[in-house]
Amino acid sequence: MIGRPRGEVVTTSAGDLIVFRPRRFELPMWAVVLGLVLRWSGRLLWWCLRHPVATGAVVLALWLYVEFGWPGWVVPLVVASAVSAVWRWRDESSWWAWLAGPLLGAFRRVFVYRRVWREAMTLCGLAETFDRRHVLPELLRVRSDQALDVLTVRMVRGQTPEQFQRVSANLAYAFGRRHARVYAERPGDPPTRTGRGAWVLRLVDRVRYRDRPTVVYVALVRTDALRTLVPPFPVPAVPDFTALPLARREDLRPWSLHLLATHVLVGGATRSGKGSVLWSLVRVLGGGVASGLVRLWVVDPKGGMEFALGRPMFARFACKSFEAMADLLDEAVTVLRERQTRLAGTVRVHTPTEADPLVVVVVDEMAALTAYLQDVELRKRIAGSLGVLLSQGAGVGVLVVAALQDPRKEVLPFRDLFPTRIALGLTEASQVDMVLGDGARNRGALADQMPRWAKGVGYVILDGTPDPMRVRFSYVSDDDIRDMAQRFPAPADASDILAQVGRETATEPVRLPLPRKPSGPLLPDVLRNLLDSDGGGEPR
Ligand SMILES: Nc1ncnc2c1ncn2[C@@H]1O[C@H](COP(=O)(O)OP(=O)(O)OP(=O)(O)O)[C@@H](O)[C@H]1O
Repeated sequence: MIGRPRGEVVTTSAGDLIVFRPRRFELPMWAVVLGLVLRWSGRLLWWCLRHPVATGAVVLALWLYVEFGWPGWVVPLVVASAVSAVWRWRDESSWWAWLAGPLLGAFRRVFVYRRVWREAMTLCGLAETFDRRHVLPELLRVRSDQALDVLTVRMVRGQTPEQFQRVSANLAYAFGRRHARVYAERPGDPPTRTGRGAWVLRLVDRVRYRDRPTVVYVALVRTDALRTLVPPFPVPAVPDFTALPLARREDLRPWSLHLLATHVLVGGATRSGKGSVLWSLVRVLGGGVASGLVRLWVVDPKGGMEFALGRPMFARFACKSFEAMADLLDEAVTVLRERQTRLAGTVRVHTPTEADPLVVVVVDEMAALTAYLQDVELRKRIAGSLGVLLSQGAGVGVLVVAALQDPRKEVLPFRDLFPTRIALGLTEASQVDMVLGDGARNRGALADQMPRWAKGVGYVILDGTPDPMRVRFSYVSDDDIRDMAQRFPAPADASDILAQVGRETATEPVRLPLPRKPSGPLLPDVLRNLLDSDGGGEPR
């Protein structure tokens, strides 16, 4: 067999083994080179079509160089830098949104994420195998801002956002960061558009913010904006109860609490900064406190250690005797009942006014009232009042804002009655779900892994999405509190809200009885006569 001309089909046998050697075609060198050139040109063309901006920039740069030489590059660069600097100086947020963010994102996409994408996806367990091929999630886009990189990732067919959420910590470390959060929907709300061209922008937003079930958004914290102290927010003259700014978000924007028709639970281990959440809230309500739009009823079972400094702002304050605390809660229930009677049939949700203010019952360390109180009778009384306030108070403007260290059901049986929850640093992983709801820790709320410096840092659940967000609450110092107490004292008659209970005049609406058809006797005549007859057997 050896020495036969090549290019023929040759068979040979060795015992019963038959070997087929396929015919080999030998292409001339020029055809190989031409094929390669065509292939790479096709790829380049496809890339140019997919990246029109980059292609346009390169073409423009080449044209400028050919036409004007080096000055053709230097002059536009200097002009662009000057324009950019002025833009940033005048309006930094739009500069980030429209110029720096997209440019930085494109740069980091190529030089940071694409470089390690395959390795990161495989080692985080997000690569799949199909048809003996390795299939990876696809990195579609990177958008950067001052603090975050938001990666838009197309999932492999069959994957869900939960799979990404489960490995969010791995993803963060895979890309050399400490924190990552995974969102099933595009983070952030569409901006409100006003003015002439608003309808066009609204159409664009409809496309940008459309529901895309095939993609997932991974936000990686590049610069931890929460490492530095958050100064107290300015106090608005009239608080907007739908957006009370209390904290700073990871993307440096303020996080605002929606306080209308909701109760708020703050869970956090000792010294985690629960006080700063409560004081941040008291502070932004200051304007309303002074004008009489808000009444703060404060219960401080720690003997006034936390709240006594702000006493002038509070319409009611109980800190020493548990009896007084139980009375305060009972009175809140009385206000609630009065409002229910007055507003029934008129409105479904109470709107705070100066004549009919929002009552916010602030309870620090709630477990002291619900679990650790020795007096069983008093504990039951308090539990009864709290149960009524939490289940019926939101709609009539009697709200409860409570802080506690231990979120177990035995300690706080009404945990589920708080629609808004905030988790600061906690001691156990299981407590995170107890405070924020099932699955919150899996979705990235690692409140049990707070570093020691992270006082006042916590996780909140954003309105309308199940995804947790990391925020840092403003730090209100003792001096700030003294200043607030001086500037925003409650009106002299603030504690007198119960006087309005005297206004209660309406009685329960009475339902008129409907005329009934006379019904026939149910007992047979013989028995009826027997029952109706007195001793002598005469019918009555
Ligand atoms: N937002 C914040 N920023 C920076 N430091 C804070 C912040 N909040 C609290 N701290 C600091 O953390 C420490 C504990 O705060 P704080 O007393 O509010 O915690 P706490 O959870 O209310 O504690 P406790 O359970 O004992 O009531 C304090 O030294 C305070 O200065």
